[in-house]
Amino acid sequence: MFDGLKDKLSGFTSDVEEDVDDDALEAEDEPDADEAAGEAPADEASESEPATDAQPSEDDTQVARQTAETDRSQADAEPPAADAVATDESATAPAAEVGDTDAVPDDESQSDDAAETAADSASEADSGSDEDDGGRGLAAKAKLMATGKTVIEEDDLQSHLDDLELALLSSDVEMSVANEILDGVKENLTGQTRRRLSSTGNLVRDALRESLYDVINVGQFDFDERVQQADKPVTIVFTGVNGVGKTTSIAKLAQYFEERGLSTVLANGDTYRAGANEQLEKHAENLGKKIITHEQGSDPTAVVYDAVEYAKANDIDVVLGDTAGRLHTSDDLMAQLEKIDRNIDPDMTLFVDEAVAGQDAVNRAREFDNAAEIDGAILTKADADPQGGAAISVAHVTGKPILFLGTGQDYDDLEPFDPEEIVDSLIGE
Ligand SMILES: Nc1nc2c(ncn2[C@@H]2O[C@H](COP(=O)(O)OP(=O)(O)OP(=O)(O)O)[C@@H](O)[C@H]2O)c(=O)[nH]1
Repeated sequence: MFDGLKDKLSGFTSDVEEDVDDDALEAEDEPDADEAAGEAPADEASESEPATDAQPSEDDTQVARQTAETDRSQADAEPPAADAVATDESATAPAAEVGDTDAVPDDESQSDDAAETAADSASEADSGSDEDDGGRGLAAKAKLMATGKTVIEEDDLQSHLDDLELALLSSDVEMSVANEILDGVKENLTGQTRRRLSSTGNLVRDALRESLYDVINVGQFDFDERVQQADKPVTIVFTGVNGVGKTTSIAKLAQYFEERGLSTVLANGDTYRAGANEQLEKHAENLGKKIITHEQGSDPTAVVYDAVEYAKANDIDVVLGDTAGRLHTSDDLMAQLEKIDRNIDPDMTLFVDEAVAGQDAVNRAREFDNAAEIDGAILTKADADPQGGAAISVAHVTGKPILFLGTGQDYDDLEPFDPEEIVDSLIGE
């Protein structure tokens, strides 16, 4: 189920992770002027006076900052850069050079950035020495340690977001839903910092997880609880085009309710299509359920009405009423559903479509919801759908939740739709 989409999402997270980690490594391996900060004294110390190696190892940004504080108080008298390294006598030489360069504060604002300025100057004064430390100068490490590293900026992310957009659209995720997901990911990731040793992969996966969950979870309610708590009989009417698994889903739900101790009666309100009675009758027979039918062409409202009366008379908990899947015009469809609404006032109207229809299913969900407001959706044939676009899009587009997934042709192949579980299965826990 949704394996193609899973692969694409996993491609996105690993691409971002790889890119970000590469950037972080590059930043450490090829320090810019900033990152070379303080390496000069450190490296020089280790080369010329090994006995003092221990000193720079403690020489992280904190030390630099403390020193900078000291500098501030001495700023008038001495260049802070010189002071910053003066605590380490092995570093005195580069410090003196530093004093010759732009590290000398002319004013208070320069003094505020003393640690970095010292670092910059040291780097300029002794460029190339960082290579000796396997490319990771102590101060560069210290800087990462002390500040964490801002690893994901919007610009860095954009090409990955473009890839993600393509992945979502090619998986039949509706455009507005894809944009919502992209906005969420961008918002969740941009400016994120990766602490040393924490995983970029988790950061990206969590951002994607949150965004997907937000669009999938729209409108969710506890279906079982609503049915259990409603006055009996509970009437549920099903809409959707023919051939998508509507009749099978009604039968599956009859079994679902039976397993929860609720009795059902089926009603074939699809009086439009020849053979619809026989089809639902077959399911009713298989499941040992009562079915109410009228002859083809009769009023669907009358069929559902009779089923409700039957349920009341026989203490049946739930009425499951099919309706015509396709009429001449959507006006006819709306008129039919409105009449059922007016006369029967069903507790829920559920839209059924097949996950494999992708964008078509999403568009139909929107149309049916416009014609006769739905309360939720059932997506069938999820077992045969590698894309997942409809499963991700329907709730956001209609504002009504997906309540069940059909996952096969057997009566027990019906799974309550759990947004958290779906997102976990798409992204990995
Ligand atoms: N793989 C799979 N097949 C399903 C699922 N749900 C229904 N089907 C199959 O889809 C076909 C159509 O299902 P129906 O229940 O007849 O569809 P319908 O919407 O009632 O169609 P009409 O009766 O023509 O209105 C049948 O062969 C079902 O077995 C599902 O979740 N997974």
